[in-house]
Amino acid sequence: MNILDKIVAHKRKEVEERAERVPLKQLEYYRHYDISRPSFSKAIRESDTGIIAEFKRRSPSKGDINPGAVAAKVAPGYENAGAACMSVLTDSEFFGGNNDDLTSARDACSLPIIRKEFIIDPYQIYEARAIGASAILLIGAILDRRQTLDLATLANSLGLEVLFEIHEEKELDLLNSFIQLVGINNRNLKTFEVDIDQSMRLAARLPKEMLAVAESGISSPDEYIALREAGFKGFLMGEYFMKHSDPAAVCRDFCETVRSKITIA
Ligand SMILES: O=C(O)c1ccccc1NCC(=O)[C@H](O)[C@H](O)COP(=O)(O)O
Repeated sequence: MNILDKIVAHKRKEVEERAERVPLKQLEYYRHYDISRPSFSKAIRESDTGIIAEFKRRSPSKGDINPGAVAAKVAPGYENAGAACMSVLTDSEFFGGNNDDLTSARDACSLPIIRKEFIIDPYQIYEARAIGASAILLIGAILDRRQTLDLATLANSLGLEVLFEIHEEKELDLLNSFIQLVGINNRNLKTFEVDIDQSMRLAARLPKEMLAVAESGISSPDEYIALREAGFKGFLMGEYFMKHSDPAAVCRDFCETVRSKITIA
């Protein structure tokens, strides 16, 4: 079984267990609460960096990255550094995160936050709304067309935007009008190989009406600039920041460097 299949199998069990503890009916109440959050896509459009700075403690490909990191400290640091948005991995089993990371990041900064999860069930979208996310991730490699449509429609109806992640050109067929952002993941989730050229190759194939996001493996200002020149507006970066004891300081340096390069260009 590859890692993606393992994660999805685990998610099925996790959702079942969670729904036993907190029934869907209870989560649905949040639909009526005014916990509106800033728009994820607007923040990227209006930001000079477009950086989506990620909070992740560990990953299946790298193991421990920053096991003791505290979301409530990192979040305001990312905001002051110049990130447009934040991504919080809420999976515990494989990434060492949890829902409290997202709520504490939400309370500690005003950045829009994407719930970075392996979403396969409506329950997880109601949860994303309840914990204060602005957007959710849907992954093309684990969903079919019907599921993508149903989950994206539900997300929009709850006021959440959708970032749809693809790895291969054929996954573009799954896109629908309830998706606001399309991301190309440079990490092959089955083999863990990272290839920035994956974004370059697929950039021209992306629908113009959706914001294009380059995800994973971005580790130098030159890569960022090349992706920007290829048309990407959002840049999802995790490990490059999180592997340092002060992720926000690295994010600030990165933002300053790319800003100076953008101005010169
Ligand atoms: O990061 C992993 O090892 C991983 C493995 C299997 C599924 C997903 C995985 N990562 C999730 C992500 O997409 C990244 O955290 C995100 O794009 C940031 O990537 P990076 O800048 O390389 O940390």
